[in-house]
Amino acid sequence: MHATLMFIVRDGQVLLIEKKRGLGAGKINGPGGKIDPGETPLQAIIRETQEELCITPHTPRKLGELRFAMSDCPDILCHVYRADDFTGTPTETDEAVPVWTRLEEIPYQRMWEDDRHWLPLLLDEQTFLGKFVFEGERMLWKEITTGVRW
Ligand SMILES: COc1nc(N)nc2c1ncn2[C@H]1C[C@H](O)[C@@H](COP(=O)(O)OP(=O)(O)OP(=O)(O)O)O1
Repeated sequence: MHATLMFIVRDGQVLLIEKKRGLGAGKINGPGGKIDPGETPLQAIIRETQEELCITPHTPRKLGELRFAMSDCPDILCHVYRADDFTGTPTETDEAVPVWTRLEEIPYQRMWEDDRHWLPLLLDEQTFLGKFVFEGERMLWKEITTGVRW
């Protein structure tokens, strides 16, 4: 499965979501989701951010790629984007509650276990490739490479 994630960083805060349904429901994450057939990752992350938060990110930049081997669902290749501005007002939808979070207060304890290993890189504007093995929601193995060209 190919998927996307978006992190909008503005005024010392990052716009996260509380995910209401689907994989990772109840967790804090960035907006994102599966790439539809015929879509590019960039088209998909713009659509997912519009659908989940009713906003349009400006000039998303791909900073990372995450490869997940999961015990209970197909492998995921996730394209991770950062944007520094957006149009619209972040609004709760059927899929997500917007959660503006100060950069020093990211709630890693409410996020997937991998996030603490690569989100600081994205916030620092570094590029990265992360590979992870999960058994259920428990991370068993990780490998992170930085300075990747996308
Ligand atoms: C396993 O670790 C993960 N960490 C993080 N940070 N994010 C993850 C992990 N595994 C999956 N994700 C992300 C990737 C996608 O953004 C979502 C899953 O997408 P979902 O299945 O909810 O896709 P939608 O297209 O939104 O689903 P609908 O069919 O409900 O529209 O989680």
